[in-house]
Amino acid sequence: MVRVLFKTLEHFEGLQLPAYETALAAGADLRAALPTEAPMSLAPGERALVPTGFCMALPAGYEAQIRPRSGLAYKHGLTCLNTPGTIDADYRGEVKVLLINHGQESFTIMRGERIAQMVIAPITQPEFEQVDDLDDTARGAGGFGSTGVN
Ligand SMILES: O=c1ccn([C@H]2C[C@H](O)[C@@H](COP(=O)(O)OP(=O)(O)OP(=O)(O)O)O2)c(=O)[nH]1
Repeated sequence: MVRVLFKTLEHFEGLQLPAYETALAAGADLRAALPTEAPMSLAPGERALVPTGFCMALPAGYEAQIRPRSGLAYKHGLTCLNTPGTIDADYRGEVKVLLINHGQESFTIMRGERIAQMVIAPITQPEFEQVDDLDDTARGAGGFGSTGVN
């Protein structure tokens, strides 16, 4: 069992830790730890770092990916600018969500609103080695639509 540790901050008070909404969900929803009296309004094209109110410790060999919620993206054009955001296993600062409003109207984020989702995934840190030649393959240098676009 992979264990992720959370340390909550003062402004997290009363909010829910990241949670999986269904039994097999890949992402645990993250909530905005904004002051109740100061919701955050994002104008079209505007971006902001939204606090989650917690810090975390992932086990070595894991990362957390911060991804948009498709419902917010579809209905309001609200997405993560740096998707997927990367949380390193050695990061101990507050986890923040970089949101951008790609919609045509302002969007207001309220305290406790589910703004993004977090996927915990294994990573590898391979050994990098420089060589003079790489092996031949059928694809070779073909890319960017070399097999056709339909
Ligand atoms: O959406 C994000 C992305 C990153 N981070 C935090 C955790 C991560 O471990 C740290 C650094 O992120 P990243 O490596 O993407 O940032 P960088 O621009 O390369 O900066 P740094 O020089 O701090 O690594 O910032 C977040 O809280 N939310």
